[in-house]
Amino acid sequence: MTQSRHDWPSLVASRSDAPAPPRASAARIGVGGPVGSGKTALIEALIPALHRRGVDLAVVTNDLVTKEDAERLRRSGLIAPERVLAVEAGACPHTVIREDPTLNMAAGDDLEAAFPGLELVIFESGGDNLASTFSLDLVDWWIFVIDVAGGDDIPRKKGPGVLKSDLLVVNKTDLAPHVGVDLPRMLAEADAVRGGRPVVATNARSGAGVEDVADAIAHAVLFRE
Ligand SMILES: Nc1nc2c(ncn2[C@@H]2O[C@H](COP(=O)(O)OP(=O)(O)OP(=O)(O)O)[C@@H](O)[C@H]2O)c(=O)[nH]1
Repeated sequence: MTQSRHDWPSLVASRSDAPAPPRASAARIGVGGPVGSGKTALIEALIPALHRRGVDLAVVTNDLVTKEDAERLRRSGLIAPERVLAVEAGACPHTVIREDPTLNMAAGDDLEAAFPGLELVIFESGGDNLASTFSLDLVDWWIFVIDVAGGDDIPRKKGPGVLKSDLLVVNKTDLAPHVGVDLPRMLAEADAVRGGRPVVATNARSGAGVEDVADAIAHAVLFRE
């Protein structure tokens, strides 16, 4: 069953059920997913939601050969521009978030050095396909964003992001009637393949569902008793 904001404890995936040790450094989370699924739009919606929760945060973006997503966030007025760093992934976006995340780890370290008291660094992956996953050397917890317009068969394709992410976000719910997608069925199929890991439906443009995602982040990696 897809989660509502009132059942946030169940949004915290199984790996996060164990109490987190007190941390001296900022929590690090990933936001990955196919090209155009709405990763940047979700981060734009999450920044104010996390600020309202008092979270001191920064963002690292990954683009293939540009800094476009970073420039968009810096221009957004949602976050101080110096709190957004860009990694240029080169030819293979998988590599910098999974096989060799050293560039991203260094960017996270730079942000922590520049902003003492930083609590959260969000790493946005470059636009990619269903196969991308994050190295757990880089992040503590990660979100995979798919979108309704990509087709209601995406959960049935069982890509690693759909299966393994700590939170699956099904974005662009507003488009379902326009693209002939049966949204309740898509969400049910996503639930079915994830073995109890949470799924949240969002419309990153209107903000629907974004509070659920912010709650999930807060309870998974930030506010732990
Ligand atoms: N209708 C609708 N459009 C959305 C939603 N979320 C994002 N978009 C639009 O989808 C397009 C892609 O969104 P982005 O946030 O750039 O997607 P992305 O995953 O960051 O893209 P890449 O970084 O290029 O992979 C933009 O035109 C957004 O305005 C949504 O919930 N509903």
